Amino acid sequence: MNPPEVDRVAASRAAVAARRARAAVKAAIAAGERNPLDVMRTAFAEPLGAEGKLRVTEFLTSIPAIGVTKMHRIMDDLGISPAKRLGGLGKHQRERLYDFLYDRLSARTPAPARLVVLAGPTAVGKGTVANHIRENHPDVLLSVSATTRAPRPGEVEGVSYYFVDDAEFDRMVEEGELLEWATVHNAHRYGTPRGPVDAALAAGNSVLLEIDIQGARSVRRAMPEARLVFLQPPSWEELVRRLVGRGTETASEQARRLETAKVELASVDEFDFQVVNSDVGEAAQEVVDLMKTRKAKR
Ligand SMILES: Nc1ncnc2c1ncn2[C@@H]1O[C@H](COP(=O)(O)OP(=O)(O)OP(=O)(O)O)[C@@H](O)[C@H]1O
Ligand SMILES: Nc1nc2c(ncn2[C@@H]2O[C@H](COP(=O)(O)O)[C@@H](O)[C@H]2O)c(=O)[nH]1
Repeated sequence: MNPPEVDRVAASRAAVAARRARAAVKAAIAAGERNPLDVMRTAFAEPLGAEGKLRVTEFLTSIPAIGVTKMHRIMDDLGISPAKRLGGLGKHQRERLYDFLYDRLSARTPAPARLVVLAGPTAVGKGTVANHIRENHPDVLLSVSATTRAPRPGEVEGVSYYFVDDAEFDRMVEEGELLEWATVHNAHRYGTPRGPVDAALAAGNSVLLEIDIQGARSVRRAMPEARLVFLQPPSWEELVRRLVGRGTETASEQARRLETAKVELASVDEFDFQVVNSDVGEAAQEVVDLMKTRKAKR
């Protein structure tokens, strides 16, 4: 090899080694083995090290529950260009990013919850987020409710709901089989069977209830250790779009649900956490992170 060729080979080896080192830092953050704040401190102390050379975009997306959509929102809010590397941030950008992560990580350190209630206004995407969790986190029990409403096309008995008539629902209430129940949208009754929830919790498993806001309040009274999550729409217009786009309600039923939604949105302060459902996968991950399941830690 002549000298320029030797230089090229050496440079390419160095580039591969640097890429590997950055990938190792990202993997350690994603696995929860390295605290992102420590990574930032190292990056600022050694701007040319693996941490310093990490792009802010890849640094943020390696943090659990920050996906691409949320990362772009954070970068915009903090006024950081996507081309920036951690080591190349200006003083004010560093401070903004550090403070943002400090607040976010401190808010995320409460004790793990075994019982999480996911509530929110109609069509915000509770069912969609819950289904995503069912498909991707089989270690979380998704409670199957009983309801007096008729099945919609595609809904499966025992998976979507237990579809029961009024007499059977009365019996379940009278015999104390329901952890909570409510008449939702002034139309049908829905309730959470107590048995499977108690059994899963007793076995040390995590349980998710996807129920309405009245139900969330009842669960809080019955089981104060439950953690209540309010799923927010990105905007009111998007909520209306989702309800209309779903096309499962008549125009008058949609109007009724939107009236209820206005009242429900005002109850957000009663909840322990808010999650904005802009992206289904990211919202689902945020909910699962509260449970600190094995999968969430990954
Ligand atoms: N992040 C998202 N982005 C775009 N569309 C979404 C998102 N999440 C859910 N949707 C869509 O919004 C509509 C309403 O979702 P879903 O039925 O899950 O809402 P819900 O909160 O369970 O409603 P309800 O309380 O009325 O049963 C569906 O068509 C779904 O595909
Ligand atoms: N209080 C409860 N609310 C429940 C339960 N299961 C579902 N729901 C809520 O009902 C509405 C309407 O659901 P849909 O499937 O008819 O669109 C929605 O807000 C659900 O979250 C329950 O067991 N208890």
